[in-house]
Amino acid sequence: MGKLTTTYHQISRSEWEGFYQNGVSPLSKSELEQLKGLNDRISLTDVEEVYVPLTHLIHLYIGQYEMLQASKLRFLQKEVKNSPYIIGIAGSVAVGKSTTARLLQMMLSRMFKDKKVQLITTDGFLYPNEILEEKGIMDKKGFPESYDMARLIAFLGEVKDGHRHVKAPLYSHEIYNIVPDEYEEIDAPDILIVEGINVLQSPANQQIYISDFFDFSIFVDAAPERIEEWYLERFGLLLDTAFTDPTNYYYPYAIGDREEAFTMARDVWKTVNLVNLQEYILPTRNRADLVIHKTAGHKIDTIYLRKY
Ligand SMILES: Nc1ncnc2c1ncn2[C@@H]1O[C@H](COP(=O)(O)OP(=O)(O)OP(=O)(O)O)[C@@H](O)[C@H]1O
Ligand SMILES: CC(C)(CO)[C@@H](O)C(=O)NCCC(=O)O
Repeated sequence: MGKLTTTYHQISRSEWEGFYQNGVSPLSKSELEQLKGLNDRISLTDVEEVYVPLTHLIHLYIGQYEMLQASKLRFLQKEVKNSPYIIGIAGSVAVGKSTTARLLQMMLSRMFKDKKVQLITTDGFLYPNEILEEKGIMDKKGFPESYDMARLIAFLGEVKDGHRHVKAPLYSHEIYNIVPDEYEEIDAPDILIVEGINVLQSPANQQIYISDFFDFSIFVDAAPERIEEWYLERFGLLLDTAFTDPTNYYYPYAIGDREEAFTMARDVWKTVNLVNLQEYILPTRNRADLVIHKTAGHKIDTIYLRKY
C-alpha cells in the first residue's frame, strides 16, 4: 500500500472510529438485527465503528454534490432537477463488494429517510455464456473483454439523466450465466450504488469511461491470499446450496468428490480470478476516493481517503 500514501490520508481503524462519536448507538436493535439478516457473519462492531462514520462522510460529499449541481443548472438557466448520486464499489472477485454495497445501501437509506437508494452489480453486463463461448473467452469471465461496456455506459447515462424504469440485465451465480428475460429496474433513485470488479476500469477503446458517472468510489482491498480463502469459503457455501438443485451450475461438483471440487476451485482462482486481480483490478485501486482495507475475518483495519 506504500505508494497510496502520497495521495491518500492513511487512517487506522482506531483513529477512524473517533471521527463520528456521540456516545449513542446510532442504530436501533431491530436495525442491527436487519443487518444480521443481510449476512450473519457481518461484524456489528464494524458497522458501528466503520460504516457509521463512512455514511456521515458520504453525507458531506452528497451535500456538496447537490449544491454544485443546483448552482450549475441555475447558471445555465435550466430547471433544477435531481440527477442521481452514483457510488461505485470496486475490488477483487470475492473480496466482499456486494456485502459492502448492501450494508451501505441500508445505512444510507436509514440516514436519508426521504431518499431512494438503489443498488446494482455490473455482473449483469457480462456477456451471456453463449457469446463468451463464441468469442472464445469463456475462461476470461470477469476480464475487461467479457463485459458489454457500451451497454453499461448507455445504462449509466440514462440513469444519470434521470430516466424512469431503466432496465439492467441480471446475472446469477447459481446458473453461472445471465438470466434470460429477467431484469432489474432502476427507477430514478436519489442514490445509486454500482458494485463490480470493473467500475474503475477505463478500456482503451472507449470515449466515455464508466468512472465518468461516479461521484464517489470505494475500493475494497485485502491481501490476495486472504481473498483466495474467502473465495474458497464462498465456493463451499455454493456447493452446500447446489446439493439439492440439479439445475444449479455447481450441482455436479456438489454431488461429486469434495476434494476434487476444491482442487478445481483453487485452479480457477489461480488461473482466472487472481490473474484478473493482478492485471486489471489492482491497477485501478489508486483511482478510488476511499480504500477500505480488510484483514483476517473480514475485519477492517485501515482506511485510505483521497487527499484531493
Ligand atoms: N464483512 C464481512 N463479514 C463476513 N463475511 C463477509 C463480509 N464481507 C463478505 N463476506 C463473505 O465473503 C464472501 C465474498 O463476499 P461477497 O459475495 O460480498 O463478495 P463480492 O466481492 O461481491 O464477490 P463477486 O465479485 O464474486 O460477486 C461471501 O461468502 C461473504 O459472505
Ligand atoms: C461473475 C464474476 C466475474 C464477478 O462477480 C465472478 O464471480 C466469476 O464468476 N468469475 C469467473 C471465474 C469463477 O468461476 O470464479
